[in-house]
Order: sequence, then C-alpha cells, then structure tokens
Amino acid sequence: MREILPVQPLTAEAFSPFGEVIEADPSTMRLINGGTTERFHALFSPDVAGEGARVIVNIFRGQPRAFPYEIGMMERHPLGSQSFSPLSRRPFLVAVSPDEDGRPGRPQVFLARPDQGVNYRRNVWHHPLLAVGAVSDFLVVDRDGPGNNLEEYFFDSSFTILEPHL
Ligand SMILES: NC(=O)N[C@@H](O)C(=O)O
Ligand code: NI
Repeated sequence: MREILPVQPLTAEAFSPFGEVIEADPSTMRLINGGTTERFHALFSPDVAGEGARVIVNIFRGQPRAFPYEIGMMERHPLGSQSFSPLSRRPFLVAVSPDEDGRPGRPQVFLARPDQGVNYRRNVWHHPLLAVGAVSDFLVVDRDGPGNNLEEYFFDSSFTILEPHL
C-alpha cells in the first residue's frame, strides 16, 4: 500500500518554507485611486537568475487530475520562481517538498481555495500543476531565458493523494 498523503488547507504560515500564498491579505492592503481601489501590495517578488533571464506572464490551462492520484515525481526550477493564480475560480492542489541533500523529501499537499494562488520560490521542489474537478486556467508568472530551468526527480515509490473534499 502506497503512503496516502494528507491534504491540508493552504495557509501563508504553513506554506512559508516553500514560498508565498497569493491572496487578499488585509495586512497588505492600501487604498488607492481616491479610495475606490484596494491594493494588496507586493504579495511576492518574482525571482529570476542568469544572464538574459526575464520574467514572463503565461496562462496555463490544466486538465483535471484523476483520483486517487499518484505523486511519482517532483520538479524544481533552479533559475526562477513560479507562481500560479487561478483564473477559473476553482480550487486546486499544491504539492511541495523540502530539499533533502538535493532530493525532494516527503511531499506536503495543500488545497488552495479559488481565491488563493501560490508562488514557488526559486529552486523549491513542487509537483506540476494539479487542477481539480474541471479544466482550469491559471495566470503563471515565471522565468524565460537561457539555461536549464527544470530539474526533475522520480521517486522509487509514489505517494497517493485521495480525491479532495471540495
Ligand atoms: N513545465 C511547466 O512550465 N510547468 C511546470 O513547471 C509546473 O510547475 O506546472
Ligand atoms: Ni513548475
């Protein structure tokens, strides 16, 4: 029996070892435009490295994953951060791992609300996009430029995620 991973709610504190949660945090809010707009300021700062690197904005259209889902691999981007912000107002799953001597440790899985996104800090182990329940669009801010920005690691034994309760 493969190890079943618990799914926990996404919070800024729990996710802080891996990056930032993108959400309308009242502590970041400042009123602008004559008080007609709330600006939730500087939720994260994209981090790109290497000569010729640039920050780019993309849309990822993710197909929903089938459950139970096997986490067989993790990846990381040594040259840039990567953020995912839902455009389809749907929840999604976030799987991240601590680094253990250059390999991902046991994955931690979070359920992001439809009004939450995440930014993976540069070189943080994560699983590729995990859309849930329906085709879902995400605004993705990450890096373009020369050099290899993808490192993958395949586990000897996968981990199981059960269908999340939405
Ligand atoms: N390949 C790609 O751009 N996507 C992954 O990095 C991902 O985290 O989904
Ligand atoms: Ni990625």
